[in-house]
Amino acid sequence: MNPVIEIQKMSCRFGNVEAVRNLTLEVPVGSVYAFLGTNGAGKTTTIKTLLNLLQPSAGTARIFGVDSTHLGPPELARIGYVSENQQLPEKLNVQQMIDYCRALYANWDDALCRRLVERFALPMNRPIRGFSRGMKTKAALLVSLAYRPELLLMDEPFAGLDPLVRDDLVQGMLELSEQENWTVFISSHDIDEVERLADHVGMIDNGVLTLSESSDSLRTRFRRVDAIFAEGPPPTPDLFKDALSSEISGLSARWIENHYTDDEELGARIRSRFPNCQAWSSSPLALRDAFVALTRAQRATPPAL
Ligand SMILES: Nc1ncnc2c1ncn2[C@@H]1O[C@H](COP(=O)(O)OP(=O)(O)OP(=O)(O)O)[C@@H](O)[C@H]1O
Repeated sequence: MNPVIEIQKMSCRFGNVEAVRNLTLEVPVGSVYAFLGTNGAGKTTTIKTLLNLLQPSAGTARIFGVDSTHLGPPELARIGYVSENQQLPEKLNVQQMIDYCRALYANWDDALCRRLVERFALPMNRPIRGFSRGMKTKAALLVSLAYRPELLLMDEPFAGLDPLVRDDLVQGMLELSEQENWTVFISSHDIDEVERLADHVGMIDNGVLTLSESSDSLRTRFRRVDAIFAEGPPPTPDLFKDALSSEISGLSARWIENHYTDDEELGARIRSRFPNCQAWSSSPLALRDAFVALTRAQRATPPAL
């Protein structure tokens, strides 16, 4: 099946600032893709380009096989969009907003809408202008989901929300993602926010994609290793140059492997590289730690000339 999103060598420039550089990634049908990056990494620019709110300065972005610059009403009706600073009709209450949106979308699903209203426990008759930030995000999500978009683009939807509201939203989305065959592309600063949802992860730093792969592959490939060495010359940092990060303290060392497959293969590698290693153990690495280590490693590598 063709990917829902296909970005090919896309760059986006604002004057001298190249916000996105030579970005290539694919989002498979039915996946929940977390697009992670720190402030200013290029996440919003990418999402806006997918929606044709911005145009690439080079390369292409395609949604449902259609070039983003040619998206029309048929494609847009299949896409939901929730952003951090979502504009909502502040004067309306939730019921009025639902009535307004229902008229715009042929696919509007009243039963799903009722379920979401219940799930998010939103007051129906109070003007949206008096809502808290979390309530506004829920309202935005409600009207973006009730027309059953095949693709949901979310730009930092959880930013600034307290853990309870975030959990509520994540739970609501998890329930839906089990029932619907939809694709979600969600940007975030923090893997913790989206880890439970994501089955694919992309990481962008300073406009450059540093990885794009399934969460399962990421969980397998990153591993923390602790080792103890026999008396003799202590391990030196250059022995760990292939590791993502390493800390040496006397005769013990701890490092992050980013090409782990299994303990047998790792053991053989440790024995050949560190003949005086006495004991070692490996343990899974949280995705958050992998994200931090990768971003640090990326920043420590001088850009190619
Ligand atoms: N309209 C604009 N004019 C000039 N520069 C811009 C514009 N929009 C974004 N940029 C720059 O492009 C880069 C990427 O910005 P972008 O908003 O895509 O990052 P982001 O990853 O979404 O960041 P954040 O997490 O802070 O929202 C930044 O350096 C930003 O200053």
